[in-house]
Amino acid sequence: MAESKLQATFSDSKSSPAFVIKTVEMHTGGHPLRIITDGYPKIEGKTILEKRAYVRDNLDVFRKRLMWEPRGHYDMYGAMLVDPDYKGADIGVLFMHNEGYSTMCGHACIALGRYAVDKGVVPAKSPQTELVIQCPTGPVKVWVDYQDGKSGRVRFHSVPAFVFALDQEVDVPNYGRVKVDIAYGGAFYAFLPDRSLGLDLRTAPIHAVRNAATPVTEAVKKAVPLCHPEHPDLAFLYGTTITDGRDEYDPTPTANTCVFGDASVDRSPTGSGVTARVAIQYRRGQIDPSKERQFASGNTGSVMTGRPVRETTWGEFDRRGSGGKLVLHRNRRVYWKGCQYPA
Ligand SMILES: O=C(O)[C@H]1NCC[C@@H]1O
Repeated sequence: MAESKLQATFSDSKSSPAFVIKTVEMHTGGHPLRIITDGYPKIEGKTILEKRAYVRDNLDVFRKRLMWEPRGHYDMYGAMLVDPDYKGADIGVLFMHNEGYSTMCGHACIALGRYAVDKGVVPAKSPQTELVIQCPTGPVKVWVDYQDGKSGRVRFHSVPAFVFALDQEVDVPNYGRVKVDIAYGGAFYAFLPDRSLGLDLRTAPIHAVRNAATPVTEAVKKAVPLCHPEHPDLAFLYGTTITDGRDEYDPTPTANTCVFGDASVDRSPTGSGVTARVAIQYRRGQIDPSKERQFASGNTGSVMTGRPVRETTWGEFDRRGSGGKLVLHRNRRVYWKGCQYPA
């Protein structure tokens, strides 16, 4: 992770005087994180999802100024610190990118963990500092190694991840009928192996990966209505991850490249995508809590590790009409109120 500072001054036609926005620039595994620390107009809303809706509906010009050229670039990524409404949270965050506002971001949680420790947002403790970041998807617990006054490796436990659909067939213009898995790791992704699209992730230029993943995302969005156990604002397809297809457990890294938002390509292995991919591998019996798997970015080669932690429940649902909780167990399908679960 590297850090630098940007102070951007701008005004838009509706607002004067000019706004001075302060940011801290970091990256995780090569993917940028522009942390907005000061200068944003007041954000209304009680809950984090209300705040997310407020910035989307009222302050989108600021996202464009901070993410797009000339201050940003096509694959820029942002995190805006907000007051959390979750009781146990140390900080709240809204995520933004080239097209809108994400619900979860692993690479950002990793950078924010170090940011919070290095800037004294939370008191640093050796050998590890623990904090809770409230993301739009929910609270994410983060641990930051801290030794001799320096922050180091970061790990996090995300919200419950679950498989939405396995082997879902979709028709993709120019590629024909392909099978995708759909899973949630704080955001919904479609996954498919490179060979389904006639690619080899090891050699394909990044623009080919971007161009292949984008019509898959569009096709899945059209064909598969998604639903989320907690809130409809969390039920949308964030992107498509193309993998090297090496899902069976192996000590060497499996590669994946995530294309999200408006065809933005992640330079990191994608924390929320890795979380969703672990849920798929768990469901297929390819990984268990005793195994840690390495996931490499097909874009830069940077590596994150992931493993399932435990089975859990989330939200109210109807299991074949019987009512109860969403059960995120390996061998059970989940059904919840008002949702057509396709798998
Ligand atoms: O690591 C992640 O989860 C994110 N990186 C960019 C796209 C995802 O939000």
